[in-house]
Amino acid sequence: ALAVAGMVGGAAAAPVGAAGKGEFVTVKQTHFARKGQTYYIAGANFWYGGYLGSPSGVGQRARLRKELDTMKAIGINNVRVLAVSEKTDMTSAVRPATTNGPGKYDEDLLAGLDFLVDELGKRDMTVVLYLNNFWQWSGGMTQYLNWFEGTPALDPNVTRDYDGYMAKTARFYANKEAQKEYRGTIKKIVQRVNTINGKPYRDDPVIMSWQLANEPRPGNGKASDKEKAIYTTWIADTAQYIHELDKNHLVSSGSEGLAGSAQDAKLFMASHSSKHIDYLTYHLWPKNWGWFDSKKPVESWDGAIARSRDYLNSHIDMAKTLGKPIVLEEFGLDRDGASFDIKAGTTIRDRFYGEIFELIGRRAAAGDPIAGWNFWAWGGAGRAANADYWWKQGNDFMGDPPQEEQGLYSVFDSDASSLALIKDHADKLRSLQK
Ligand SMILES: O=C1NC[C@H](CO)[C@@H](O)[C@@H]1O
Repeated sequence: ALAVAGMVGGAAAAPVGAAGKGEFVTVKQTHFARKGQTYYIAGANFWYGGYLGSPSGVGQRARLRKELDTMKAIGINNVRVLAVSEKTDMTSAVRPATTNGPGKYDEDLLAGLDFLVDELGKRDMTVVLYLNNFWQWSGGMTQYLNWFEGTPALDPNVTRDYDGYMAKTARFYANKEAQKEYRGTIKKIVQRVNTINGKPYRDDPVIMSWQLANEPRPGNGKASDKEKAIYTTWIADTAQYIHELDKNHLVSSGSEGLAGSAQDAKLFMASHSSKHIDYLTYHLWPKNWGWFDSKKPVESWDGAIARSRDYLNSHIDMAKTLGKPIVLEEFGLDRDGASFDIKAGTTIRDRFYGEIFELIGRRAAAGDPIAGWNFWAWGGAGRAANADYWWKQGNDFMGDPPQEEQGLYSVFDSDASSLALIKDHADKLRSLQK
């Protein structure tokens, strides 16, 4: 109707508020395309971007504008952001939360997302929004089970039982009531109208893609065939559901790759072959996965970088086989001496970032199905508030969510060598766009 109403002298005007189709990020064979060019992501993880955009409480809109300006200035063109959190009793989760119980939403935090999306649009940046979390730091899937199974949401930082946490959290996928509520939340966000600029999210090309969750896993490392089958079906069905709600945007899973697929390449390929999954994602965590010992950097570096290169190359090769673009949407390493102190050096982390950027840049230049990277994570002007580096409600937000020490993996605005490295490689990726 809008299109017809826009007819002026026979020339159809685009409906008010709707972007030209070419502005959306799309997939052309094995690359992203945007505005008639190949589009590479030189991105940052910025999980708390919506929180900073809130009009009250935790909102810090002036800081948000400054963070986006700083990122833009070093060539960052995309941010990966948590779209929704769930209120939970788990200690190491962010507070406040977007949903305070099934169907109960904090409109101020949702308005924060609106503000972020609008500010990104002013800077020609794009955003990946993830709609759930396999981990506890935003409530996530295990909080849904607390609501609908009635089981306690047990914080693995407290129980130290990560295997038990992962096996239990994966019950989310087959829990019908949890899936109904999750789809209700997806619908609410995907069909939201931005309260700042009046644009329906579905019509806003600032959003690059909807992501099922942060790091969804089929269970723990011993996931059964049944759990793997449930996981594979959940990815395809949920991705299809999102596409039914929104014809314009891409959909991805948020998977870590093999590390998030019980090290089962067949599972990673099968769970991402669905036509409803538009591009692949993988994450690289040498310290978390025990490849790198930051207290023994010299002894562990060679093994860690060799395994990292292998992880990168094998996932790019799997993307070739699947014929889909792939984004390394998380990678990180801690500061020198395994310190959380912002005054500690970043020599080793810079070397690691450089190795990642070089391999990805080289293979992207060779035409491999690479769509870019997002480092984990933007700390910017955030500063740790407590001597023990743990986050408490009211403290600054930074790249490290509440379940990790504040300063572990964050890249701060004072980390000049890291910012210079990021800028250099963002520029190199952009030079490939044609
Ligand atoms: O998604 C994630 N991947 C790794 C990050 C650093 O450990 C972690 O903070 C986050 O849960």
